[in-house]
Amino acid sequence: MEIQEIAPAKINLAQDILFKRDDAYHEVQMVMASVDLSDYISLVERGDDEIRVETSQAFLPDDKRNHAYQAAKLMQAQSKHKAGVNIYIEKNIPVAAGLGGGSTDAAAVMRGLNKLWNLNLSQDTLVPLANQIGSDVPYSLNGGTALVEGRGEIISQLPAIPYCWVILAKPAISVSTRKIFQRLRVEELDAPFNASNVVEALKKGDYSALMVATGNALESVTFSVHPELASLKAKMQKFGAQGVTMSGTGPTIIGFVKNQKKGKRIYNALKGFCDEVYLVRTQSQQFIRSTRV
Ligand SMILES: C[C@@](CO)(OP(=O)(O)O)[C@H](O)COP(=O)(O)OP(=O)(O)OC[C@H]1O[C@@H](n2ccc(N)nc2=O)[C@H](O)[C@@H]1O
Ligand SMILES: Nc1ncnc2c1ncn2[C@@H]1O[C@H](COP(=O)(O)OP(=O)(O)O)[C@@H](O)[C@H]1O
Repeated sequence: MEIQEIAPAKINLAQDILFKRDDAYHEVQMVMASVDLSDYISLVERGDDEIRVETSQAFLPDDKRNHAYQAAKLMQAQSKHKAGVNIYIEKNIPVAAGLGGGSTDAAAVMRGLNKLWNLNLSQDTLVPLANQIGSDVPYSLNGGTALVEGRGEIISQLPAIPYCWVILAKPAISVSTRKIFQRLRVEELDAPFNASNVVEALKKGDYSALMVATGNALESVTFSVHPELASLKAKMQKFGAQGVTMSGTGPTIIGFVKNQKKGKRIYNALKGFCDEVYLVRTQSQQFIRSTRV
C-alpha cells in the first residue's frame, strides 16, 4: 500500500516576537498561510520495521537528521505493530528559506502514517508529537491560514487570504533559524506588532488593510546579517508588489499582487536580481489532501 501526501510551503504574513521564555524559545504570535509550492511525499509499507528516507535532492539528509524520519519514528512509537516505511520526498520547496520545508514534510509524514498504519490519532495527540520535531510542525499538520501562538503549538484557523498572487524571492543564501534567534535581543526590537491587525483584516476580508498590516519583527535581525535583503525588499516594493515582508527567519522576501499579469511582470523583473523567484497562489486547507494508491 502507498499513501501520497502534498506538503505545501508556508509564508508568514506576520511574525511578532513577544518575549524570551525560560526554555530558551521565544513566545511568538504569527499569521501563516500555505502557498501553492509543494513537496510531494510518498509513503510505502515495508515488510520489516525499518524507516528509510530518500529525497530528490542529494544534499538533504536521508537519516535521523531528516524531519520526515523524526516524524516517522514518533509515529512508530505510537503504533503497536511497529511497521516500517519507505519515505520518498520530492523536494521543490527551497531549503533553509523561511518557508517551512522540513516542517511541512514532517507534518505530511504524520498525516500519511496516521492513515497507512490505521493509527487514527487525534489532533490533540498529534500536536505535542509534532512540537517535538519543530515549532512549525503543529501548524503544518493542517496548514491553511492560521494564527500561530505560544512556541508554535497554539493554532487558530483564520479565513483564507482574499484572492491574490504571491511573489516569493529567495536569494542564494541560507539562513539558520537558530542563529537568528541567538542574535535576537527582544528588548532592542522596535518593530510594531502586526499579527492582530493581520487577523482583523483577514476576518473582514479586507485586502487593502491586509497589505498595510503585514510585517516581521525578525527582519531587522536577518537584514543585519544579510544587508542585501533590504535592497531586494525595496526592489520588490518599487516594482509594485504590496505587503512586502520577510517570511519566517528569512531569507525569502514575499510580496502580493491582485492581478496575475502584474505578478508576472514583477516575477520577470526580479529574476535578474534573485536566484530563485516564484509566482504562486495561496492555498486553502482543503488542498492538503492525501491519496491512497
Ligand atoms: C520562527 C519560524 C517561523 O516560521 O522560523 P522559520 O524556520 O520558518 O524561518 C519557525 O517557527 C521556527 O520553527 P522551526 O524551524 O521548526 O524551528 P525549531 O526547530 O523549533 O527551533 C529552532 C531554534 O529557533 C529558536 N526558536 C524557534 C521557535 C521559537 N518560537 N522560538 C525560538 O527561540 C530556538 O533557539 C530553537 O532552537
Ligand atoms: N525534509 C527536509 N526538508 C528540508 N530540510 C530539512 C529536512 N529535514 C531536515 N532538514 C534540515 O532542516 C534545516 C532547515 O530547513 P528548512 O525546514 O527548509 O528551513 P526553514 O526552517 O527555514 O523553513 C536544513 O538545514 C535541512 O538540512
